[in-house]
Amino acid sequence: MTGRIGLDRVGAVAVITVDNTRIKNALTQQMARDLGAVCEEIDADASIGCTVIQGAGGTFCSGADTSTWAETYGDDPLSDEAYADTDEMYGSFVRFGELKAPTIAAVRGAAVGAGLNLALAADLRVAADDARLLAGFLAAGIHPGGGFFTLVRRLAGREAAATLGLFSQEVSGREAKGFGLVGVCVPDEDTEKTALEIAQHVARDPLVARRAKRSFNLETQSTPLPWAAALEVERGVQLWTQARRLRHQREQA
Ligand SMILES: C/C=C/C(=O)SCCNC(=O)CCNC(=O)[C@H](O)C(C)(C)COP(=O)(O)OP(=O)(O)OC[C@H]1O[C@@H](n2cnc3c(N)ncnc32)[C@H](O)[C@@H]1OP(=O)(O)O
Repeated sequence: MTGRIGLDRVGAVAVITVDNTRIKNALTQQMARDLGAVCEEIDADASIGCTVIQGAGGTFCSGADTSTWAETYGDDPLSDEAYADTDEMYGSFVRFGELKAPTIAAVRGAAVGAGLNLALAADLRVAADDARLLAGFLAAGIHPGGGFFTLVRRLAGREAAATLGLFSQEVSGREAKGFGLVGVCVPDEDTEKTALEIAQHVARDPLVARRAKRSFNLETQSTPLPWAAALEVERGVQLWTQARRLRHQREQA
């Protein structure tokens, strides 16, 4: 069995590396399980204030490892095992999306199918200008999965969901930035460095980063909150962090 999920620390930043370079970082079931496990590890460490996910060798991720499908499910593609494996694969992305601290996907090369889903599960995408974002499901003869339409629509609207999911158009990192699916666009060789710099910035105070992500989720994962309601949600936490900052300043004076 090839492929691994790497976990490294750079100061207060956790760096997850999807590493299965022979097949463009396609994800095996074991890698999906390992992704879930490293997320548990990251959440348990309160000193981590941001997580970057990246691919090894200049590719982000080519989706699920389809090379084993025929052998594993050939006799019964609707088996309990097939259902469970799909749940496990996408479940690990949901787990990644639920990380308590903010997350950044550093996208170089291809992000295809479930690999694009994984990039979309992050809070921010830093992509290479020439990164290749492609749903790829229809080309592989399967229906989009893992909440693909929901994720794209939430991030970039209906037109983007249609372009990528319904019409399977491949878009570059630069094009995706144009319609809001990608937050930051840089030359290929700067992608991971830029993602790490942004991560280090947000991770300077892990506790504040984690609390900010909770409010961010409340706002962005539900139907839009009326502005006044958002003020209600954020007021208490913001006051608390202001008080905490003042306390630190007093302690240092
Ligand atoms: C539940 C989840 C569902 C899904 O995720 S459905 C979508 C599944 N993904 C795909 O269908 C993507 C298929 N791959 C590609 O389109 C291309 O690859 C890329 C755009 C990612 C990269 O293209 P290039 O740079 O030209 O590389 P290359 O020569 O096509 O690939 C190198 C080797 O990697 C294997 N490979 C690529 N993607 C996968 C994959 N997803 N699962 C298993 N193997 C994969 C290839 O076959 C080949 O192998 P060899 O050198 O033996 O010919």
